Amino acid sequence: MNNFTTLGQFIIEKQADFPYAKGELSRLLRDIGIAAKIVNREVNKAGLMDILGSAGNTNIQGESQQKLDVYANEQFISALRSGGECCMVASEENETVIPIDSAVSKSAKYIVAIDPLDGSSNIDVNVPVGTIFSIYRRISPEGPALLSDVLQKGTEQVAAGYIIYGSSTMLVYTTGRGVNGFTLDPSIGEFCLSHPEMKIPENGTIYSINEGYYVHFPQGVKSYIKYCQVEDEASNRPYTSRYIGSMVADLHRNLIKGGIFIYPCTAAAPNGKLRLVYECNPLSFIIEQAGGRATNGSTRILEVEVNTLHQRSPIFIGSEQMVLKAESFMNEVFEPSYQYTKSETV
Ligand SMILES: O=P(O)(O)OC[C@H]1O[C@](O)(COP(=O)(O)O)[C@@H](O)[C@@H]1O
Ligand SMILES: [Mg+2]
Ligand SMILES: [Mg+2]
Repeated sequence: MNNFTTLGQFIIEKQADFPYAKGELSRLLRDIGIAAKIVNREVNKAGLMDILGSAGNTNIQGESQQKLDVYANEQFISALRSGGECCMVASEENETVIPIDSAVSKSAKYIVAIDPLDGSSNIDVNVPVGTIFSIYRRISPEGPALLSDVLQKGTEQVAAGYIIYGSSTMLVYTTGRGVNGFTLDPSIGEFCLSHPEMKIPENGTIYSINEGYYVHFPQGVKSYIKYCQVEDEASNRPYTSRYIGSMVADLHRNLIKGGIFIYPCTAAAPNGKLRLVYECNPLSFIIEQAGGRATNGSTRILEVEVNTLHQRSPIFIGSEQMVLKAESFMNEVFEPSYQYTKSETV
């Protein structure tokens, strides 16, 4: 007998925390859970389905869209459309926002921003991928929702979460009262509470960054990487380098084990690569709710002004002490020909 608390039961239980709740957010989270199960079913047998490889077109990011990007996008949008609690979707895969004005969602008050498939470069090679979602309450009065309803600061999120399609499939989310993780039990087709009240360790020994771009990184990032690699028993260095290349998977590991994930700006990408609205903001809300820290090297990600739908941002996210340390390097003034030396322990 499975005596786990299912996601549905947990959401209903937690609804009591919100005295004025009418169940709309609960139903919206339920709809996201349903789409996640459908996408999980395809991911799990992707090799057998005609769902690997490129979809043959380029998305607004200038990236080649994968078939699974398109499939996941369609599944989440249709679940949100038929669920009736969402009035607008913003997706990584769509250039503009998608108003949901079906009859059922006329009075819907929630906006969902989504990265339907995160880690697209890993789809074909059976490495964990994910889905990231962020939920806002609309701010515009009645009638069709507006772009401004999506361009709210990360601090205005009412909920955020991710699904990781890995050796097991998990859904991790927050509504601003801590972070809880649910594992999908395929035998009953339910997400079950497996990781209650997740907390990220205050410090860690894992750093996660694509060092292949090292020469293009700002001096502060280069120096922090060198700092991580220096022998220093007292501070458990050298740290371990881990980089999966799926942001959801790299963050999930660090959330559990402690660590820092960095995707900085580079000369070619002065705002970095990752998108503020549907990658950085939702994952920063989760990490902060788990006791961690998330900045763009100086400013809290959740406080960053959102001006455009696909706006990018550098991100330093993870265990608080590690992010603070990385920031101290970012804010240090370096001589042009600066060389990091072993004795310079900070
Ligand atoms: O290959 P790079 O430049 O290291 O980028 C990897 C990063 O890009 C992403 O794949 C971007 O997300 P999408 O796959 O959703 O476009 C992140 O998941 C990952 O952290
Ligand atoms: Mg992504
Ligand atoms: Mg994506």
